[in-house]
Amino acid sequence: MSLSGWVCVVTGASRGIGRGIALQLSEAGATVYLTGRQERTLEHTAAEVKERGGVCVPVVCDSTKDEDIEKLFKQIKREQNGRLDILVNNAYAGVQDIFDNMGKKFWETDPSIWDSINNTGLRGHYFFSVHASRMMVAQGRGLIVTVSSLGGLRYLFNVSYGVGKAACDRLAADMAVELKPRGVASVSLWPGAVQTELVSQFLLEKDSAHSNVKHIFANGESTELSGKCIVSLAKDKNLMSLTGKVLMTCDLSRRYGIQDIDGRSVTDYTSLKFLVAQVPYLSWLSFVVPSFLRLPRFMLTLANSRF
Ligand SMILES: NC(=O)c1ccc[n+]([C@@H]2O[C@H](COP(=O)([O-])OP(=O)(O)OC[C@H]3O[C@@H](n4cnc5c(N)ncnc54)[C@H](O)[C@@H]3O)[C@@H](O)[C@H]2O)c1
Repeated sequence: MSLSGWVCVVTGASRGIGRGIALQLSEAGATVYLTGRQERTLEHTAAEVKERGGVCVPVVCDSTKDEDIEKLFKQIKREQNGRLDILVNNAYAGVQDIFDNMGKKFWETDPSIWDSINNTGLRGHYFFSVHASRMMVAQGRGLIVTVSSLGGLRYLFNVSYGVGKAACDRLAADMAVELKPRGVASVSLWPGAVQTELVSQFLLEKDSAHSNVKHIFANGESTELSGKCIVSLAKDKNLMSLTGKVLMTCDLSRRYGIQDIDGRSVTDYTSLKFLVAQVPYLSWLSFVVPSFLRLPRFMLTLANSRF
């Protein structure tokens, strides 16, 4: 119970990665405030937390409603005597629209996709972070994790998606600049391909139109791996040396010796073994390339330089 006594907030905890993170934080002993739009679906997560012996407080809180967010933090302050250790900015409303509009150019897509992707998944994160930071700065410690993805580095799915993810990475980094002197860490977390309920529904079903990425998700991470990474990160004595950075679940799994919940080892998306396996005429090389050879991180930045 490494997080016994800790107080955490996980946004969008009804399903997907948010649910997995909430399960792992509560299993580690933290009291977890679960947010979502519907009481019914939040109660499903809450029931599983309790079944595993954890403690949680489900709160109906729509990330697009400023008054809901304000009310939630008043409640936490009151109930936890001003204590807040971890905020996980995870809520996301864009998955359905991303799949419904896959392959369309941005001018062919209803521009409201911007709002469904970025109101919850970016603006909401900023509002949550403001309120959480007020509590964390007052206590001189805390951790804010903003869930983002590889889409922050290069084009993926659509324009609104990439802009939102790049902004999430920048949000985490710029908040870190102001929070670091106050003892609060802020990082961006990139999960790999994750087998969420929605992804399984859209991709892994038999007649899926997205067969080109199907195999990546078929070997994807469980929804709880990100949570396992956050538990270890929160207890890391060198946490402050990581503030402001983008952290990948595959790197954190290696750093902390984490395996996925079903015992599977975690796919390293930056290993040469994985990368050559994606190129049809080079895939045979993946059998001979050792798995410890990885793309140096500075090459990721160089490959996407816009200067
Ligand atoms: N699934 C993947 O493979 C994958 C990979 C890398 C990064 N990510 C990122 O992880 C994050 C979570 O994605 P997911 O796949 O778990 O999505 P999901 O759609 O499965 O879950 C999103 C959660 O947010 C909640 N939510 C939506 N709108 C809300 C609102 N207005 N207020 C409160 N809660 C709201 C949903 O109810 C749900 O519980 C996203 O930022 C996504 O881009 C996902």
